[in-house]
Amino acid sequence: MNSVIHVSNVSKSFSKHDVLQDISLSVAKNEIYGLLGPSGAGKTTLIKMIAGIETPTSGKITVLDTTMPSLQIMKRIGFMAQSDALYSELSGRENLEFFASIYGLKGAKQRERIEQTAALVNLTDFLKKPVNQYSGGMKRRLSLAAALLHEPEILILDEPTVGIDPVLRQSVWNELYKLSENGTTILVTTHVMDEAEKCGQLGMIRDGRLIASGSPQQLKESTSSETIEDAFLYYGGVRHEN
Ligand SMILES: Nc1ncnc2c1ncn2[C@@H]1O[C@H](COP(=O)(O)OP(=O)(O)OP(=O)(O)O)[C@@H](O)[C@H]1O
Repeated sequence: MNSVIHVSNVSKSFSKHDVLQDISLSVAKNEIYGLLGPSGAGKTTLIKMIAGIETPTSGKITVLDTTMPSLQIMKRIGFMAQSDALYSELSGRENLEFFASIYGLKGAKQRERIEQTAALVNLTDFLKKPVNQYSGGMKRRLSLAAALLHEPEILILDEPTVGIDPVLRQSVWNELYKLSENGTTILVTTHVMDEAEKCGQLGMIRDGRLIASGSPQQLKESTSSETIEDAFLYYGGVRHEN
């Protein structure tokens, strides 16, 4: 398989707390891979290690055939954290300018990418506003735009559509599909079942373990489940409150 992300036998502990145990998974090029699991399951910790922000306690992670963490590879990844890392006193545009310059985008190219990514997340008309006047959903959308600025080969998104209304959520997903068709590999975490259904491949995580993986269709068929939620419960998940 032409895998872009390869996680092999990865475990992670904080002090004596085992957060992830023996996780192995692969994400192929162009794939949209979803990590589904309840709050606290370990999704964020796993994607932070894949993005090179955390290091595994044991096991190995390679991204684009390079062992992580690697600064070279981190430049080729767009990472959107769960809590928005934005400057609230700056405007939306100023935030995007800041991130664009970190990614080395300058001049006309910078302006073009800011226009494109802002349009994508429906924020064009709000770019002059300071971020402290944005709603939660607008901040999420601005963070997503920031992660897309440098057209990364790999996008890692931690619950990207939390606080985004259903119409815009669909448009964000349409955009993710377009990106993946054009060669971007996407890893996304979610605790929302209908969102998990939109992924090409899914890894189900509970209590720090990968309890199942496969396409949503495979996971449903192999458990004779009507829904992803039923499949998750079959594999040992807990019912979600939200
Ligand atoms: N830096 C840290 N130090 C100690 N414990 C941590 C640290 N980061 C995460 N944890 C613990 O690891 C566990 C998994 O957290 P993680 O954020 O990865 O879960 P999650 O599935 O992403 O949940 P959520 O969707 O709520 O973010 C939690 O019990 C959390 O308290």
